[in-house]
Amino acid sequence: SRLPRIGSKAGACRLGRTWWGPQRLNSGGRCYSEVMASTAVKYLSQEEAQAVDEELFNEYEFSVDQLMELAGLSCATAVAKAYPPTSMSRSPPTVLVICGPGNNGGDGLVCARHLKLFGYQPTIYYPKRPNKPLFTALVTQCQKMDIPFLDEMPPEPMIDELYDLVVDAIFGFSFKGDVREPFHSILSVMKGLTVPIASIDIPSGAGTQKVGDNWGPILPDEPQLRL
Ligand SMILES: NC(=O)C1=CN([C@@H]2O[C@H](COP(=O)(O)OP(=O)(O)OC[C@H]3O[C@@H](n4cnc5c(N)ncnc54)[C@H](OP(=O)(O)O)[C@@H]3O)[C@@H](O)[C@H]2O)[C@@H](O)CC1
Repeated sequence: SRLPRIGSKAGACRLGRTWWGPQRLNSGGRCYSEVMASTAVKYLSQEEAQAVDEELFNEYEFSVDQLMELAGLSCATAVAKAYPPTSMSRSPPTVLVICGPGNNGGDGLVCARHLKLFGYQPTIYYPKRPNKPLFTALVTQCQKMDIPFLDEMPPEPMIDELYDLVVDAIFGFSFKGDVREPFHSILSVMKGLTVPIASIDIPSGAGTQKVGDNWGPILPDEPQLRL
């Protein structure tokens, strides 16, 4: 069930002159959703994505919680559009959400919560949890919604058998260097999966400086959905 690639950053529209601006997207000043409707999709580099973040924090005074909630909700919405529950073999469809140690992992926790509300059955694997109130609260919220947390990464055949979809929320734009454990082993397992993988922001392990043409070192060559 290979779908066409979808590249998006939380489905947002242009907020100001420099946010998703015409020079970056060559969009002629159109809203991002209009750009998405055309074939010309441009990916942001690591530096561009970080600059957008800075601008949202400093100029627009968003908080991390706000942005993370929007990011996670947008990702769940995109998953529901690309893989509607009615199109999946199981009911409810099962989703394994694999979360990393940073904000990308936080997006994954929020995404899992909304996927459950959208009629999916998410399960979370969250091996390295930051001891910060933001993340402990997100874990609590998932637990209160009866979303199970796995103690260990299931082997590849088990994931293919038990889950309809995997959400990759391991690394975002702060990934750098060689992948360290436990994530190296996790990404190695993911590389062999046949179920679709929806990556939040970028496929984890991909070189962020070469976004768009360097997706393949860890994950399958053609991740089906990028958010
Ligand atoms: N900014 C915001 O507030 C918002 C951002 N948003 C989202 O957050 C994402 C950016 O988040 P982020 O900056 O926390 O970084 P992220 O990519 O999740 O990972 C950092 C962690 O990875 C680790 N790590 C790095 N390299 C590694 C390696 N080679 N091997 C192993 N570990 C490695 C690193 O560990 P450390 O180097 O610190 O030991 C650190 O723990 C962004 O892409 C978007 O999805 C939304 O939530 C909206 C609000």
